[in-house]
Amino acid sequence: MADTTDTAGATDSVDIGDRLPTATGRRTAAVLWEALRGRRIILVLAAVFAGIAAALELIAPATLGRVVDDITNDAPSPLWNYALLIIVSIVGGGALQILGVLLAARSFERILAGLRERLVATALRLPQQRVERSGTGDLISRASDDVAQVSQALQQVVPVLSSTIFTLLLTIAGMSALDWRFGIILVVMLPVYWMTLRWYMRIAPPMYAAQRLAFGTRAHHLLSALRGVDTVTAFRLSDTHNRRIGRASWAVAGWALRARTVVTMFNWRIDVAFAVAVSVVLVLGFHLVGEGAVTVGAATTAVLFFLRLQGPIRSLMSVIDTLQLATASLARIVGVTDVDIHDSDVGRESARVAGTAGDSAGLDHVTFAYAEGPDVLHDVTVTIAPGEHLAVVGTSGAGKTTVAALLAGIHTADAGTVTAPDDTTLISQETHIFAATLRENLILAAPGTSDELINQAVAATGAQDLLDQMPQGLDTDLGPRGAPLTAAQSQHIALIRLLLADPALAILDEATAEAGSAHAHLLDHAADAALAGRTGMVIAHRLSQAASCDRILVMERGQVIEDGTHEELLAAGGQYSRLWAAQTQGN
Ligand SMILES: Nc1ncnc2c1ncn2[C@@H]1O[C@H](COP(=O)(O)OP(=O)(O)OP(=O)(O)O)[C@@H](O)[C@H]1O
Repeated sequence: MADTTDTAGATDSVDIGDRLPTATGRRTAAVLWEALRGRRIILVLAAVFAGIAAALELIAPATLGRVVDDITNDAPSPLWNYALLIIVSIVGGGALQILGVLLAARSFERILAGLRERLVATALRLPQQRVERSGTGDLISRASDDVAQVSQALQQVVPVLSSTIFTLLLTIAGMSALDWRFGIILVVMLPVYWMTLRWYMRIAPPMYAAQRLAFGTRAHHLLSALRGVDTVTAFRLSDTHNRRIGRASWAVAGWALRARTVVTMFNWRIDVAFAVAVSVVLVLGFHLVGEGAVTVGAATTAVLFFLRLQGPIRSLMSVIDTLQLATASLARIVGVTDVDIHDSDVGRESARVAGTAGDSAGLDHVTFAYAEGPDVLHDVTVTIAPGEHLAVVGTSGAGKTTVAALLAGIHTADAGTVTAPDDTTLISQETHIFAATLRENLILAAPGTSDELINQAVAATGAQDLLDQMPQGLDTDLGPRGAPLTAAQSQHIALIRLLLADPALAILDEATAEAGSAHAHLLDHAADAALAGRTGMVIAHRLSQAASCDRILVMERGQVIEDGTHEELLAAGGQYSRLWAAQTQGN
């Protein structure tokens, strides 16, 4: 179908600034063709059913023409036979059409489900800063609005397209059989429709692409306002956000209005062309009957044949309209599924190496900045030996969380090399509890784990009390509508999850920050159990936690300023020893 956004010449996608890319028309068509593999025969069958249905629908006007001839000739008319023929043709045509639609819908829904899965999989693997730069709303709009648009189009396209094409061809043949001059009218009319269609296809695609872009922008502004509603209220930013959402909504409305205008003009052109053509058929029919070239019944059939075209031509138009929207949507979906995860931050000179459990993990001369901000890590080198437990301490904003996120693959370094096993797991302070049972929440990363192993992990992390407090044990529903959890309990669940996931490298970013509460030693104990026997990095706020690790890094303003064991750093008399003195005196 039309090439909606092919402005990039030979490349496969168009990257508009920081937005996620949109695939070119050629690439979109190639992906769709590939996705049709294995389902093409079913779709051909759906088209054949639609074709037969179109042929059956021509029986009624042809029969009515014969009735007219019988009446004008005063001949006996087998009316019951005619009626039966018309009923059978209409019922049969309808049944075949439904069958075609069902066959096509089944195939297309599967194709679409596959595309949606690929979209979500790519989105989940994208570095976080890439998604943040392009706007979360844009991504959500692609996964919801665009998928819905394509779904709607796919279900209608094959049946309508094939039935219209067959109806057109069969009508041309039928009218020519009545008299070749009737056929000529149709053949002459086709270029008029084609030109109208060309006009529409030139104007509509960029308009629909812009409309979808406006949807994405509006979703982005809405989401960021809703997500940050506390901050928006606290800083009285509602007016600013309302204005921004208002502007985005007006942009959507503006594009919708333009789209309506173009569709109305398109309809008008089609209607005028049709009215002119019907008049020509009537005049020609009158003339041919006068000449004795055709019977009154044949002329009637010709007019009925022609009138029957209005429906299919309208359907074709509506399909093309939906198809234009869907092509723009599909190009946006393929734009995301085509994103090369490892190449998604073009211009960065960094590398990520997938180490194994036996290799050292870490950062080698890594520099990193968030979005357009200044560098927050400057030439940082961190090495974690296999099996070693490394603590990272430092003042707020020193870059500890950033180091953890780079190691975990959440962000991509701007320069330098990050080495980490593929199964690196990061636990941050914000543990997400899914709307599922406690069991499902615990075995998230290790599906199929037996209750016996879960109970062992619960015992090892000292979480028996937590389990005992759950009304239905492991079957207790959690999440927004389930049993409420304290922050410490959520942290505890995260640590059991980690133990069950059994990663080669575990990173705890303030995972026991809740330990200021009554659960202090419990969470410390759970963290020790979760890290036992594996390589670990702990971002520690309490130095007692750091002291129990094999080695400690001290960070300050994006750099590592001290590196050594607890004893070595105390003896060195630097920043760590001052922090230690301050904390131990405070206790
Ligand atoms: N998402 C972000 N976007 C922009 N800047 C950020 C982002 N996250 C952190 N920063 C900035 O990067 C710098 C390092 O932050 P980071 O969170 O890594 O420090 P930290 O040592 O973990 O601090 P804390 O102990 O307070 O968590 C800070 O200046 C912070 O403001």
